[in-house]
Amino acid sequence: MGKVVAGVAIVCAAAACAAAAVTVSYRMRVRSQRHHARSFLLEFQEACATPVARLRQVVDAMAVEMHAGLVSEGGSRLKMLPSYVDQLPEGDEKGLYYAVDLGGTNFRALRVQLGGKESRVIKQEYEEVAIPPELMIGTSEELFDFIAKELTSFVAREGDDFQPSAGQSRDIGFTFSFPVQQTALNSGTLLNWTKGFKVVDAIGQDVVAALQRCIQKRGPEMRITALVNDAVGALAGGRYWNEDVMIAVILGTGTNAAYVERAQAISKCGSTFPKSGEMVINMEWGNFWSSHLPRTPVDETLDNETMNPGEQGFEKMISGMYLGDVVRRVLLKMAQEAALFGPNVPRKMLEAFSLGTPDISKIHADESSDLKVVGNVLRDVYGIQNTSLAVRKIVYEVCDTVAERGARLAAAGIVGILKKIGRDGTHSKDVGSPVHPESGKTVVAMDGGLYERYSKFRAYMQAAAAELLGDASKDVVIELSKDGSGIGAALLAASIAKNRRK
Ligand SMILES: Nc1ncnc2c1ncn2[C@@H]1O[C@H](COP(=O)(O)OP(=O)(O)O)[C@@H](O)[C@H]1O
Ligand SMILES: O=P(O)(O)OC[C@H]1O[C@@H](O)[C@H](O)[C@@H](O)[C@@H]1O
Repeated sequence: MGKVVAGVAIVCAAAACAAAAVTVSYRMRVRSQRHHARSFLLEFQEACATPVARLRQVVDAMAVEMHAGLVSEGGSRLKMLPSYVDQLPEGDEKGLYYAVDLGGTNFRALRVQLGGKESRVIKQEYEEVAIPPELMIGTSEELFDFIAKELTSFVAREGDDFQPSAGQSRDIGFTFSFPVQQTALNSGTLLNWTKGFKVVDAIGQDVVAALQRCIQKRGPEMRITALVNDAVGALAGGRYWNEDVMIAVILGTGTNAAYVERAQAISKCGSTFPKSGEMVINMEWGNFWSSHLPRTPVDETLDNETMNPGEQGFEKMISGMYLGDVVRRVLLKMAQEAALFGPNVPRKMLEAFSLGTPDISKIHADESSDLKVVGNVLRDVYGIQNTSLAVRKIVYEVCDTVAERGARLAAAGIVGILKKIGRDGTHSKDVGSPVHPESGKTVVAMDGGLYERYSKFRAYMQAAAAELLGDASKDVVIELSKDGSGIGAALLAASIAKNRRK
């Protein structure tokens, strides 16, 4: 009997040792995997670094590329498209105007009743609908008919608060958030699609004629009198309220910038100068590229898997469509190579764009000690349960790294524009663009859902701009001009009507 007891004891002891050994080896494996995840994170953070010296190189590159894009067609990746807008709204516009705004994610219809310098915007209404994804890859007719249908039903619900002035038609400002070679204030041909769009038969089409045809088919007697990029629209919307607005930047699904340039600086347009001596330029800055940009292998893989590989390199590092996917790709690599979330990789994490920028801004806003929100997002998006605090910290830091890089690069782009127009406080003053004598300020109007809704991105961007501008930052105001691009197109239509009546 004693031998049996002894035997059982030995077996139990052996089992206990084996269990202990398994536990120790599991813990060692998890620790080494976590160490691997953290060392991958450190490597990624180094590759994304944007020290101020590197940002200054980006600033200089932006200013140089702007100049190159103005002097010759194809002189730079920056298309620097003349907008034909040489007269911005002055605040005294009157009447009822409409705008339709096709963005990368949303479509907006807007009407505004303008009362002139004193009463300004008497009333405005707008509706926003998500663009059906199938229309982003359908036909031109389907896309423009969708816009005409939404506009027609919006006009049908106009109500008595809105009245066109006597003898005035309901003019439309058309905001089109894609690269267009303008041929006039109210016409232009689509150069290429960006973001998630690929409506192939629309390339080369005059987008105003295409939409006008669809509107006429549906009846309302309306005409498109202005075609603007949303960055140009945001500039017009900003200037309507503040005459110091010289630059507008969109940080939404995509990104872009527009600014007021001296006409004689646009030498690729020959010697036909507008009487105002100025013209708004649609930079299409999403396509900016410089060897100084901190591009990582993750960015290269992302770019190769988009619908427009090799294009929009700056946009893919800083805008709303892509920030979330950069984070996803880093987390996926950590999951596959360091078992960050355990032995299995969540299948959905393999799907592009399965982690959106709204998700990472939610993670980034988590101030709780146990990073509970981070855990909830991982559970809700990928079904990952019971993550440890250490894992949540790594996820948080990946989001912070990607957002900080994007924000600081956006700031460098803005300071590059300020440098080009001689308003960054350095001695390389551009000969033109006199600062408004009244305030001496330069205002940058910001618009777009990323900038508007991602507070830490905004904070990083403002801080980097101040760091780059130094003392000059006291003369530069970077402020949100909410939905400026939508109303901006209507205001430009109003400005055109006003000048036509002169
Ligand atoms: N809460 C959020 N946090 C961070 N980014 C957001 C948030 N909500 C929306 N976004 C970003 O804003 C983009 C939409 O921008 P918006 O300017 O509203 O529309 P569009 O790009 O169609 O003009 C989305 O694609 C997304 O990337
Ligand atoms: O308003 P969105 O959809 O974010 O668009 C911003 C920019 O997105 C870029 O992809 C387009 O080329 C620009 O024309 C546009 O201004």
